[in-house]
Amino acid sequence: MVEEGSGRVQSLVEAGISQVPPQYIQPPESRPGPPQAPHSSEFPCIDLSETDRDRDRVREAIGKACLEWGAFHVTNHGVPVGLLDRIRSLSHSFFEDLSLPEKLNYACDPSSPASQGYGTRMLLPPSPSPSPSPSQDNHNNQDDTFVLDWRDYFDHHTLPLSRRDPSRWPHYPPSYREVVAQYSDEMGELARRLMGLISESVGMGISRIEDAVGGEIYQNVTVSYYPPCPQPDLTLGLQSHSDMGLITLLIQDDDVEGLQLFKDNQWVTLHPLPHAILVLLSDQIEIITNGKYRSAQHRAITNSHRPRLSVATFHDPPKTTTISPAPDLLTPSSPPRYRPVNYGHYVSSWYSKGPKGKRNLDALLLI
Ligand SMILES: O=C(O)CCC(=O)C(=O)O
Ligand SMILES: [Fe+2]
Repeated sequence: MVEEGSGRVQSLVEAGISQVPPQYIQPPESRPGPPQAPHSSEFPCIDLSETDRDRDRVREAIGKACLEWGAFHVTNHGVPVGLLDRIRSLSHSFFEDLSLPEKLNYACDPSSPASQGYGTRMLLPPSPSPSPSPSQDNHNNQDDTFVLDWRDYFDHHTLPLSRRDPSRWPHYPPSYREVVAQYSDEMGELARRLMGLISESVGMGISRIEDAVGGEIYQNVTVSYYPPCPQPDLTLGLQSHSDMGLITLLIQDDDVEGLQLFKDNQWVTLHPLPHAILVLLSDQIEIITNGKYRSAQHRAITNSHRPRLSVATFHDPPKTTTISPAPDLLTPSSPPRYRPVNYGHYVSSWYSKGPKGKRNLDALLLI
């Protein structure tokens, strides 16, 4: 059994279980099932080194990728590829070379969502309600009982610099903290560049997306570790969701598949592309672009033979910002499709209800 607070998926696997505990079993409609579509070979890959030579062409390619997939790979992105290798190998070391008690020195606060540190639950455990009322829309409802993800993680708060406190990050391996700080800086720069290109690709000024969030970007770097699962057909590494903020930059192990995108009503497995970075549009971009671009719905599946690791770098608005469709994109024939939303409220609602695909964003739809 997983003990609240100290149990991690990795400790179940190390204990040698052959069947997953019931709280990890997905309802039949959410289980991975056989692949519904062949691996996508047409998934867009954009060479950013061409930006200086032919910005129009890169912008066009990004626009097409955003319209068709809400996601794309970038290569020649300016982030040293050695840094991508280093953060993956240091993260593997943290999860695989330290004992559970050593890792628990960095445990996140399980009662607060997205708190920094070593954790396993994405959503808060249902709070015992003294007198549950049938009319309450809370997470104790049967419909909303959370199934646990087959995943452990380490979340780092990295930007703005006022949130960055490397003393809360692993001391081992020795270069861990320095590499995470450098990774955060490089990814922050790339995210700004990409938001400029995305903004232009939808027909707005280069800084329109950044301006919409007051120019300040909040960044978290989350390493997800998916231990091998004895029953991968019953579980998910991470349930279906879209990310909440602006854009996510993701790297994964080169040789272990697991990330799937929901496209044209099917789950498509994404081949890892060595040294490319995956860009995922998140919910606030969908609101800002008034639905012209859709956030990418994705999930992670598990496998029975190898652990899998990914590093997701989230770029989000400040919690005080109100996000609404950009006026530049509104006309009498293209009225706002989303209600304005305070980003802090959006995040708390997401964590209390759970993602269930894109239901949190869909709840803001006006038409
Ligand atoms: O592990 C993956 O590939 C997906 C991670 C992810 O979607 C997330 O951390 O939000
Ligand atoms: Fe995600």
